[in-house]
Amino acid sequence: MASNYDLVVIGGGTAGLVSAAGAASLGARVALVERDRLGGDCLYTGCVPTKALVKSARVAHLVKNSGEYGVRNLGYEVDFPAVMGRMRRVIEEAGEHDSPERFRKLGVDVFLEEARFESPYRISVDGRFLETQSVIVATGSHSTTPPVEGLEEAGYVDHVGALALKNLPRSLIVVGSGPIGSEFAQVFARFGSDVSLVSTSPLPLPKEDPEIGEILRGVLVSGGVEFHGGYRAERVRMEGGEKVMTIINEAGHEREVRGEEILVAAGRAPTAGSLALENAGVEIEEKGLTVDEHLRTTAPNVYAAGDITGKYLFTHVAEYQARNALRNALFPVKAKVDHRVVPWTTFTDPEVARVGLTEEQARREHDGVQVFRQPFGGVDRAMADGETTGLVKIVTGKRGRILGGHIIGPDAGNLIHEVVLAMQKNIPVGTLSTTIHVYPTLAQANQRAADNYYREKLFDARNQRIFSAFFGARRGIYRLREKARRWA
Ligand SMILES: Cc1cc2nc3c(=O)[nH]c(=O)nc-3n(C[C@H](O)[C@H](O)[C@H](O)COP(=O)(O)OP(=O)(O)OC[C@H]3O[C@@H](n4cnc5c(N)ncnc54)[C@H](O)[C@@H]3O)c2cc1C
Ligand SMILES: NC(=O)c1ccc[n+]([C@@H]2O[C@H](COP(=O)([O-])OP(=O)(O)OC[C@H]3O[C@@H](n4cnc5c(N)ncnc54)[C@H](O)[C@@H]3O)[C@@H](O)[C@H]2O)c1
Repeated sequence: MASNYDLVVIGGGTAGLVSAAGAASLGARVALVERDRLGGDCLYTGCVPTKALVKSARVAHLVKNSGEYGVRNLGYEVDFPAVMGRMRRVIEEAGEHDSPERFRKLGVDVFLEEARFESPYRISVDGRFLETQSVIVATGSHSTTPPVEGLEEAGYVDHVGALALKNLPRSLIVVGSGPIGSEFAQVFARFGSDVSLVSTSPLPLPKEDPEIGEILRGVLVSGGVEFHGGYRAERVRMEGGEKVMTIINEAGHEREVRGEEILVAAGRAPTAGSLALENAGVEIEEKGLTVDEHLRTTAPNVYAAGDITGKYLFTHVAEYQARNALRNALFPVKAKVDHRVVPWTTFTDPEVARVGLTEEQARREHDGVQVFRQPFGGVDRAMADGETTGLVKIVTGKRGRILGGHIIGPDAGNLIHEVVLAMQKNIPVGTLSTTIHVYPTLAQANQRAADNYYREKLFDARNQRIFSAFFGARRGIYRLREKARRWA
């Protein structure tokens, strides 16, 4: 049977859009099937709206603390509906690139329906059938809700619901202190809500280096967030119009937290329920589709990209994987995905950025591990900006090979890229030190951290003995020369 399409892409989020546009630009015949709106989680309910809120919250914070900069303010007010209005305008503006018309102009057949596998080569879309040589599944992920007694009855929101709130809750219980919970907790606290952040992990951002998590905990708490680390949400009841949550730690100790609203941000699961994967022989695990190093699923012509793979749930990874998946889906020579150097950033204030291994992971996996730190408190630009909280931490292996970079501090999401490039190109940490950095910039924190490499290497006790012998000899030669000059 003749194939109608070279490629059918299911899901029109970042991974799907990049796959479809890339394949069409190579001249392939492509169909893109999206059941909602092109743009996906990142555009409508993820990165874009949350970063718009992070900015509004930062402005509120700066205005509140403007006195520190010698700027007197005569009071301020957060207009929550106006904040949310701005957020929606940002989504609209960013979404212009993702319109179905634009993709149709690129040569992609766009179907705004739900897709379902009939076989690995046949996809049904609202009663029609698309025959295809290859498929890329890019259906993303959704939030999960932990089993908490009384939660359904009391009512709660996830990130989607939180972004649709009409009024600022006076008080908010946030369950989960991963990136979603931590970003929202700080944003709502800065808007003026009383925020309780409840998390089974002892520190916020449990996947990060604990040294970084500890600094973020301090920042959140000093910003008014009540942090209950090591506590699990156990049950919820209503009391006088308020939601009362009982939380419990490992020792069985219980506490109560109260809120007008509850935001659950306790993890994600792959979105695959409606795909009828069994018809295509595509296997799924708890975190995502089973894929090999070419992003090929258990069906030989079906590939996957983005959150549905369950690996690194970030927009930039969705884009990277989509580029690989489309190449592998269309051509016989397969490219391997390389997840060795994957950076990410949580957009709290200060930001938390990471690439590679934590110190603990590095010590487990490598010999000769060294750690070089530079607190922002010692960086002139951070002092001038009044933003000295945080540090750069670079983890290296033998011969200064960079194994990981961790930054909590102003603009960390941008600063990490110097470390990312160094890791990607196997540039040793010493090169960060010997590269000229502009003064006064925050990027000097990277250089200063790297300077410690030479400081430790050059200025150890043995080298100091050698250097002092050398200088002693040099002084002796100088004295002899002086004597000889006087006699002459
Ligand atoms: C609150 C929040 C903040 C975030 N912030 C950041 C950030 O700052 N930086 C970052 O890198 N990442 C961030 N992320 C993660 C990022 O949003 C995701 O990694 C990214 O959106 C994944 O893209 P995707 O294409 O895999 O999936 P999605 O964007 O979820 O797209 C999947 C699409 O598939 C569609 N679909 C599902 N099933 C079907 C079907 N059967 N038929 C047709 N269509 C279907 C869905 O409607 C959806 O449009 C954030 C996530 C959240 C929730
Ligand atoms: N800036 C970004 O790049 C960004 C922002 C948001 C989300 N994301 C992506 O989305 C993913 C999901 O984020 P997330 O924050 O939902 O999940 P997560 O898996 O990263 O964190 C879940 C948190 O919930 C806690 N938890 C789980 N069950 C609980 C319970 N019963 N009671 C109390 N706490 C509980 C865990 O201890 C943890 O702190 C992230 O890992 C990231 O990949 C990225």
